[in-house]
Amino acid sequence: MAKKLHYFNLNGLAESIRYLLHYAGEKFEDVRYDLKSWPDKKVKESLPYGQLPLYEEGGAKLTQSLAIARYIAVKANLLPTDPWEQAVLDSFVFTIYDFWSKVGTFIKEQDPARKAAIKKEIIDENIDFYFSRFEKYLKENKGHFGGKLTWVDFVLVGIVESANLFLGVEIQKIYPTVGMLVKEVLSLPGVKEYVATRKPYVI
Ligand SMILES: N[C@@H](CCC(=O)N[C@@H](CS)C(=O)NCC(=O)O)C(=O)O
Repeated sequence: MAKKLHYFNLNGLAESIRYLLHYAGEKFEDVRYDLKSWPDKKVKESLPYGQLPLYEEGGAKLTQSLAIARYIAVKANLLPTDPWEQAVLDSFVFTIYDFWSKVGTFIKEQDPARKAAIKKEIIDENIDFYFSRFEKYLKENKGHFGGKLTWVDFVLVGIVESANLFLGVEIQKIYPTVGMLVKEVLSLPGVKEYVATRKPYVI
């Protein structure tokens, strides 16, 4: 069954999905759109909610980055079976996205002064608020959100990389346990080979 992941030529909300697909050994078409020529009216109108990422299997379409990541994670055995453990991981994933929504506000802001102020707030306050907590939890749980490798670790790494790219920071250097997790995920079979050949992202 033909599999396709559609997203921009960016890591953004799709990089963790790319990692998961490569780790799972799935053959898929990594379809990329140029952000500079977005919105491509024809593509946008073909998307269920006008947004990316979109994942396709055969003719079936799945939107929402976390739903896509979770689906691939189930197939790759990266989700615990215990409902409580699943819920704890969901809670982390939504918290990681709470942080990402601040970065999203920065990305969307057009006014240079407001953009600079949002960036300052993220760097001075939000990064530490979220990442000092992630760091502590990871340290106490064998370096992983679920005590062992799960899909949430992939999501965190994708978001760290993307935040770094947009804000010009290096979050993984400030929080050593987060840094170790980034290294681990990027060295996983399948992911390592993908990362070695991916082109640098330009924004
Ligand atoms: N909640 C959605 C958000 C999707 C989203 O915001 N996509 C952005 C890129 S990160 C997009 O498609 N922007 C282009 C547009 O809205 O035209 C998800 O997690 O997949």
